[in-house]
Amino acid sequence: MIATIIPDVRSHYPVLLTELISIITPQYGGTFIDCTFGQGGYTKKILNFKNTKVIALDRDLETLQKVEEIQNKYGKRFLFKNIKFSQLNNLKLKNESVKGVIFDLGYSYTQIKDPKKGLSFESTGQLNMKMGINNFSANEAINILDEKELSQIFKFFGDEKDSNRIAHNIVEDRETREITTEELVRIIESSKRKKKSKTHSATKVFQALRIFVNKEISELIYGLINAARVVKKDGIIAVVTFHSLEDKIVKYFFKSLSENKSVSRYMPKGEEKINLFKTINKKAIFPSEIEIKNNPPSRSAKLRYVIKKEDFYDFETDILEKFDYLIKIENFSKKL
Ligand SMILES: C[S@@+](CC[C@H](N)C(=O)[O-])C[C@H]1O[C@@H](n2cnc3c(N)ncnc32)[C@H](O)[C@@H]1O
Repeated sequence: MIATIIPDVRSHYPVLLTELISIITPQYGGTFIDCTFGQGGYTKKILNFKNTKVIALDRDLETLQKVEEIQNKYGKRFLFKNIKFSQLNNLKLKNESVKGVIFDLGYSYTQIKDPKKGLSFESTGQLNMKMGINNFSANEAINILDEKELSQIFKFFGDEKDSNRIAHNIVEDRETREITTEELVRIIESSKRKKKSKTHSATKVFQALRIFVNKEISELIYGLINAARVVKKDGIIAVVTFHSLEDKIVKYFFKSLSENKSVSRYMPKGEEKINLFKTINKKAIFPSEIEIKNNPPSRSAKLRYVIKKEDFYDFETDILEKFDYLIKIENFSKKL
């Protein structure tokens, strides 16, 4: 998930930028929605082409410095909204012909390095992990949820093999002390059966907690549904993912609404079954060897895209039912 980090230059590195631009073709102009503005890497590249406009979204208000910079340079061709991309359909887009909706999921270099956010297992102090516009923090999740709930979060959102042991030890430890970031890392390290691994032993649990705190599953699902609603016929939806859970959701959504797929359930109301999307690349697009060499964490990035081939905005999808087991886990937060 940290694929947008380039450690040696200490700045944000937009992943798969060349590939994304060649797919959305801003050289022919048009309006684009950048659902994950971040440090503005994608937005700036699009705005460098004449006759383009970008509506950018980000849940994190700390992106405002970059927003201002871009606003000063591009004026009315750039509009920013501090909203979550699941709310995409609330943008007033009546007069816009949206040519592309893009997502670069996860967090930016700036966010992971921000000690206040506590997204990294190298952080210290109280647990947080809020990316912006949140109802609760990782501190509440870790200190309030029960053992079974914590275990399911680690298992399903982090693919953590030792989820039960870690959850058990957290619940035991929190009776006598507050679980801070350092304490959580210590508990994970002492709970792991396999001590040696290429990645840090806390990676999976931290990923799981971040997904839970930021409700990243429902964000992605509603983001995709609403992207398909706002993009015009012949427009493109492109998504860069960084872990298998995100990719699974994107892949299913695109595939289930594309041509020649038995799982397709797209149906304009009251009419015969018809497919909403056309897929050009059946397989995901990966960063080049050069990009991975320049920015090693980008190796986990995958880009998928579809072209909307119909002028329909009211369609049916079973994606919510398909991933209901994950939404149920997200809903543990109702008691926080
Ligand atoms: C990987 S960064 C994007 C980097 C950007 N493409 C660039 O080139 O600078 C992801 C950004 O998406 C934002 N984000 C993540 N989930 C979001 C959501 N559900 N709604 C809005 N913004 C979100 C994060 O706050 C972060 O700034």
